[in-house]
Amino acid sequence: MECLMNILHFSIFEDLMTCTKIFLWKYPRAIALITIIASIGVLLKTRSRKQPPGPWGWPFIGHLKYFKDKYYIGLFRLKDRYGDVYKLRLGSQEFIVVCSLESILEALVGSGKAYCGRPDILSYNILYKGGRQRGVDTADFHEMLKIKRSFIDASFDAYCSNIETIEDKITIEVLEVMDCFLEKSEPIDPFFMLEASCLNITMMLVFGERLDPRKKITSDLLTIFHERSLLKAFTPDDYIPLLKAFKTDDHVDYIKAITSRQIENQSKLINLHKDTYDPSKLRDMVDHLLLFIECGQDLSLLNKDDMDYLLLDLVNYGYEAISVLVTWLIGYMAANPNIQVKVQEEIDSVVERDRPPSLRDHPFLPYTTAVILETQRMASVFPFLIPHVVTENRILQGYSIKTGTTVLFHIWSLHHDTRYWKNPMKFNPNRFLNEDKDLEIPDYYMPYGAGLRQCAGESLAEIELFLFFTTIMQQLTFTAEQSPLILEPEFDFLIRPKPFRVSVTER
Ligand code: HEM
Repeated sequence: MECLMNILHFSIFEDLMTCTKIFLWKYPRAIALITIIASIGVLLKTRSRKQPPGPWGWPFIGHLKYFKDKYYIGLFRLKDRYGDVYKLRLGSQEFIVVCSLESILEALVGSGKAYCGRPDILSYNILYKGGRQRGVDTADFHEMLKIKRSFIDASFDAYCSNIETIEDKITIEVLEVMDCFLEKSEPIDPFFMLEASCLNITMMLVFGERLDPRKKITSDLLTIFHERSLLKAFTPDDYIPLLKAFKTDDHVDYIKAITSRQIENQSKLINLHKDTYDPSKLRDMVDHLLLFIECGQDLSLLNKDDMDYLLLDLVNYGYEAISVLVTWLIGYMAANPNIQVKVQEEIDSVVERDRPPSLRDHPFLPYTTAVILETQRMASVFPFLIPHVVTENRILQGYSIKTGTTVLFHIWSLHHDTRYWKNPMKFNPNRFLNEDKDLEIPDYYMPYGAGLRQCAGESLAEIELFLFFTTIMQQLTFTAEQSPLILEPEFDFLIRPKPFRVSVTER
């Protein structure tokens, strides 16, 4: 039987082979055509299966039309059509936009270093003499950046664990800014006073120096940092050669000139530190840095330019988002008087009126903390993480992502997604409290990012926001100049509230 089957099989197989040979010999062109069509079909099928979806883009400019004004909203809406991971293009640069918790965690936490690069763009490179690798947020995740980040972590840990020192430095500034608020008899726009005050906190932490907020030196410094941040903001100009041509050399020269002026000023402060430095009494981050270099094996890696830019970046990062967030907090309190009263009542029940709030009060102020968290969620001052670049081919949520792709992690989308939040556009601090009125912070709350490039100043930021908000709320009440106060966002490199005015009264 088996033998018969073999014979049958063999003869069928032989017939088939003969037919194929005749066909191939008689119709070579038809065969070539069928092969090409089949290959294209297979190729298209694999591509469409593996590539993230996305809208059709124009040649040369790609999806430029989606990057206008508050483009985080437009990109948020595209998610409904194309899903949580979708593809866009600017010039020849491919981007993916990543929106859901699962996809963000898969990339940032599950894939180690693969998503940790930064774009190699002109704007980043002109900010640092010697190129973008000299910066912190603009550098790839190489040895040098790891050293810088471990310095920042060690030094912030030392600072933040010494509660009295950090509280003193922050509270002095908050009391001063409250005096400035009260000096005015008319309604105020709080932002500029807060900006100068937050700059002073960071200057104190980094250099041990505070500036007079009323003097020109403060406004000059704020201009330098603001201009540098604007250049770091994501802009299509960096990716489309046609638009790059419009970038004037004058502006580049201006940025370089103001940066080197600040580096010169910093150098004077660093030299003063070197003369008076005592490793047993560390006064600020410059002292920490001198000790770090003295103790470590990494002396040859950190040269003078790296130190200069590290300190410059730290001051720059340290004040901007905080001052914008405290402005949002004041705005939300003036817009929601009932919530303001609840915060004040909670603070009064925990903190005696003759002392300012302390970090030790934090566990007993869950509602007040929930207000800070809700403000960070609603405002999402960083609507996207700083653009990441993929450094190894990867699969993300089943899509293949090529090395060199730029990734926009859409934090605003995560914070306003109805899958995670009920009525996401409503200001409701209770969403961070459980039935027992204890704080509960879900995984899909991520204002500082996640993984290896997560914000280096998160612990400091939390401390500053808490002390600023509780001290102000203990002493002052904010009332909207016009009721109801509608807070409108505007977006440059951060989402900030459009200027608004509030009356300030002492409690
Ligand atoms: C509430 C205030 C703050 C918020 C919401 C915030 C948020 C962020 C976010 C979203 C990133 C990008 C993370 C990524 O690309 O994956 C970042 C990066 C960074 N932040 Fe913050 N930040 C705040 C305050 C601070 C402070 C006070 C400092 C330090 C003085 C700081 C230092 C940094 C640095 C150095 C980076 C770059 C990290 C890197 O590229 O490796 N931030 N921050």
